[in-house]
Amino acid sequence: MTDKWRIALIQMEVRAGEPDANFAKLAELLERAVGGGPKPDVILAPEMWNTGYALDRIRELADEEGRRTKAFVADFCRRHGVNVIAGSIAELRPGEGGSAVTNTVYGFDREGNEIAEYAKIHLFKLMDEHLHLEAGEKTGRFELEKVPAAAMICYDIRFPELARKLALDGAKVLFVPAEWPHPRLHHWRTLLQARAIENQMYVVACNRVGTSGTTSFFGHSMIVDPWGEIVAEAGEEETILTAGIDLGLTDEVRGRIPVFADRRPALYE
Ligand SMILES: O=C(O)CCC(=O)C(=O)O
Repeated sequence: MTDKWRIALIQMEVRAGEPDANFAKLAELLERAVGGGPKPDVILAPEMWNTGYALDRIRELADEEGRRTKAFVADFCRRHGVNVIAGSIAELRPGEGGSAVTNTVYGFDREGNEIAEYAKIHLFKLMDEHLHLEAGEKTGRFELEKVPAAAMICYDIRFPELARKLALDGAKVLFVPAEWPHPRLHHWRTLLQARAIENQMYVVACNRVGTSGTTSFFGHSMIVDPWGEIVAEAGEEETILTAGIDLGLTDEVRGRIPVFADRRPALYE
């Protein structure tokens, strides 16, 4: 198991309803992330980067079974030998009762193998997600280079019980793609730090920037360590935020304050 990773967060502007432009933008930023300087081990993109929140046209815009996204990301991973947690996309999924659109994260390893798939389980009513999207039914635990990891998407971070479940299932690093808007920067920062502190794990969170209708997105992608310290935080501009993480810190912090051993689940679960 590698114990040090260099992480790159693609804090990009997303154009609502323009998948071709968004694919081109992500392709450009991914190439930039691996060009010059030390190559990242893991790259994370934001939420719904293919379509943005063009929800009234989401069925026609969504990526059918994620085929375009998967081919694009797998090819990038293979060419550059990096792992990519591909943010999330609007995915058109076939189902028993007909097709539905989900807000789905895929993860790919350095060889381009798909290693993770998670569809957002808490839909955000304030942005009408529940009217246009179908919620996922499974949590997002996966292994990345033998490191137990997990994904949650945006609004999911308001549910500490989900993060705790993932940590109890072993996760040491939590990846969070988001489209989190103004005026809730203090919620974003506090919740990410809280999830890191209470679960003694890394929280790696990538938010978008730019505007969509009257909503503006503040970026502030960040990496929070298992002690709750912000290792790196972006501003409000389009950028690639990079930082190194030391996975050994998770065990060290868990050893220092034995929260998991001290739990009394019989009293509150
Ligand atoms: O919970 C929030 O304040 C923002 C959530 C959100 O924008 C989303 O889940 O897309």
